[in-house]
Amino acid sequence: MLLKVCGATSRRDVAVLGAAGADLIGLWHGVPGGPAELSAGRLAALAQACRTLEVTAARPAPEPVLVTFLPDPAAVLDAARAAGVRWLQLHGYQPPAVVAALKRGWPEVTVVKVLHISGDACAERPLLASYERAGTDVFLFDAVSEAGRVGSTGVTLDPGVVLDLAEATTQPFLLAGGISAANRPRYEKVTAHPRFVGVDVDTAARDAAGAFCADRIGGIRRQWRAVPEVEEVA
Ligand SMILES: O=C(O)c1ccccc1NCC(=O)[C@H](O)[C@H](O)COP(=O)(O)O
Repeated sequence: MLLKVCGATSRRDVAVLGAAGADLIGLWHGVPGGPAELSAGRLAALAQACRTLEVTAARPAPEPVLVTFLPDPAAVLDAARAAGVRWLQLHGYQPPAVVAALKRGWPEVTVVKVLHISGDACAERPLLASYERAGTDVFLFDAVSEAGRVGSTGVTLDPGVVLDLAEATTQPFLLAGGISAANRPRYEKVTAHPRFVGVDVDTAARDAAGAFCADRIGGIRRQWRAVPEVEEVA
């Protein structure tokens, strides 16, 4: 199970997230007005900080993920290549053609396409097969707030809606939307899905002041990585 934590803006953030057990660290570039937006130079510096972080022998250094709203595949690839980032998370409403152009331009990248879910409706539902044909490697199911806000909403998804969407796709998926240590039991069936690969967190990874909190992240990691108890059959 992968743990992705989103929105690092400093070397300290990267160090806290790495030590707390994040496998993937989200770095924003091309999120206009976003509080965690990074210039191309900062993106490259923090991506390097992820890769060179000293973690335990049992765990590889966290993988940086470029999280972006950019609609221009050439701009995404330029930023990713310059920073040496091989995971690209398309968090906006970029169409399947953008995924296809990214895979054509750099076939080795892992493209994560966010699917925006509001209530029981997924905005990209009519395009799922197109996104898969275009080369999407992983879907990320995330909540849109009632006001239409996208990203870090802290709003949770209905597990039934998640499972229904999982069945409408064939690729691995990450779950986001208000994920915390406490709500893991609610998603028992989701975690048992054969294509569930992990969770993506922002709000619950932070303390009251908005700083990343190692204890909270460690708690999320422990709860979501735990293997559920299996009832013994007599
Ligand atoms: O974090 C944001 O505000 C954000 C803004 C624009 C694009 C993406 C953004 N976040 C991306 C993430 O991957 C978050 O981790 C994900 O939305 C889950 O957030 P939360 O519900 O707060 O755990």
